[in-house]
Amino acid sequence: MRSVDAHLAEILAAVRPLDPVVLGLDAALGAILAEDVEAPVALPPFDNSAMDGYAVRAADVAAASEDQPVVLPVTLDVAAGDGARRAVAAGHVTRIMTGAPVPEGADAVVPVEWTDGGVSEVAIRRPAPAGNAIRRSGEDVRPGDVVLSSGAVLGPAQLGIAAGVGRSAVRVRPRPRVLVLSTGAELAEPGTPLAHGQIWESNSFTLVAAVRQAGGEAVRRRAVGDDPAEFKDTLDALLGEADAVITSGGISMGAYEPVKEALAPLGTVRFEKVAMQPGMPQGFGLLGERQVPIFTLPGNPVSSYVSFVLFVKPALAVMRGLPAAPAPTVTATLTSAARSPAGKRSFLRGVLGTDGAVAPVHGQGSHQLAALASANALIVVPEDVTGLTEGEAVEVIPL
Ligand SMILES: Nc1nc2c(c(=O)[nH]1)N[C@H]1C(S)=C(S)[C@@H](COP(=O)(O)OP(=O)(O)OC[C@H]3O[C@@H](n4cnc5c(N)ncnc54)[C@H](O)[C@@H]3O)O[C@H]1N2
Ligand code: MOO
Repeated sequence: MRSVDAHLAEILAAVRPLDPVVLGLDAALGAILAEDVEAPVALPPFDNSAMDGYAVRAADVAAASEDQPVVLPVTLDVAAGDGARRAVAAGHVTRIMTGAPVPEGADAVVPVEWTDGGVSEVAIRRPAPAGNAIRRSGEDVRPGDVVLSSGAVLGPAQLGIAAGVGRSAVRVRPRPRVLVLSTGAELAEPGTPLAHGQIWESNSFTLVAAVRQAGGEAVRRRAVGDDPAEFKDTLDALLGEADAVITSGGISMGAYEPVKEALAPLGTVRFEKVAMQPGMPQGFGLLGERQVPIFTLPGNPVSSYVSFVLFVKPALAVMRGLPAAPAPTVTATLTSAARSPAGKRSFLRGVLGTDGAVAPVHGQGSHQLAALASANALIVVPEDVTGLTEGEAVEVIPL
């Protein structure tokens, strides 16, 4: 049997980052930047007010106090967006709004709360030091600054700064488009009645959600039956739209294994046993001229999700332009004893608490969907360990 590490290494060596494309900011959430984004101008582009109030010369209001307010004429009114270049003379003040350009001559802003709010003249009850409530041009970004470097993950704030420096589109590695195809004649679509011998199809929903969480775009196709020709036709018809394919089911030792039967003859997809529990039967290969990676995951629901976490998610990260790395782990303390088969790396489902303790959930079978849903972590038990005792330190993969 192959080791988990060898299987992952083969996958990570085979997948490539997707070619960069230019995407509008609306479409770029989660994409990885493939260029440096530079600011063409300073941010803020001009000195502006941080508060609603009055732009003054600090010297003119230095003597202001609650008992003896300084009363000055209001000769200008500047709203945010005011495009005129204005100036204010000594002894005069400008009513100013947050974000409005500070007129030339003014060197401080007095918040409206320190005044009587006058419109033609204003009584100012507190002095404002020079620079008060003024946001200086360039104090966020200087012209030419690289505000985002190639390789940055575009989250909400990163899209914000891209827009903030005037960009409507960015060059990125796109989110991989992943085709999720489940197989099995026993699978009924959720929402339809269940005949004897059938179960509701669940893997594709888990895998589609997992792809999205991993920064990909998923296309889900209704389960295909146990006919290898039907499976191959469906795959061929949809491959052109996909950057990667995930299948579930149909790869083990049974009489009806459509995925294995359809793909094994191509010679480009390898099926093998990986020394892990759950998720022993695995397949991986590259399809067609575009060398589209295909992950043929086992059908048992826990097995397919664990396989996704261990193998597909790191591969999608590489396709997105992120560094190749196995699923990250944290160290936790086991709250009860656990067993594991010899010679296989186990991934027990567990609940990881904020206190750093992890408890294996009840129901460790690879078909036990509800137990999986109650877990938030995988407890990693090395190949050479068959028993863990309460209080032991273990490595855990948070889900
Ligand atoms: N003789 C052997 N039998 C099995 C072996 C073996 O080594 N020798 N391995 C077992 C292991 S381990 C696994 S895992 C499964 C993997 O089998 P397949 O990948 O071929 O999957 P199926 O047989 O199609 O399905 C397995 C199981 O999962 C259910 N399933 C499948 N697809 C879905 C879906 N989309 N949603 C919900 N549930 C699904 C299916 O009904 C089966 O119960 O093989 C073992 N057998
Ligand atoms: O390895 Mo299978 O994935 O146990 O259920």
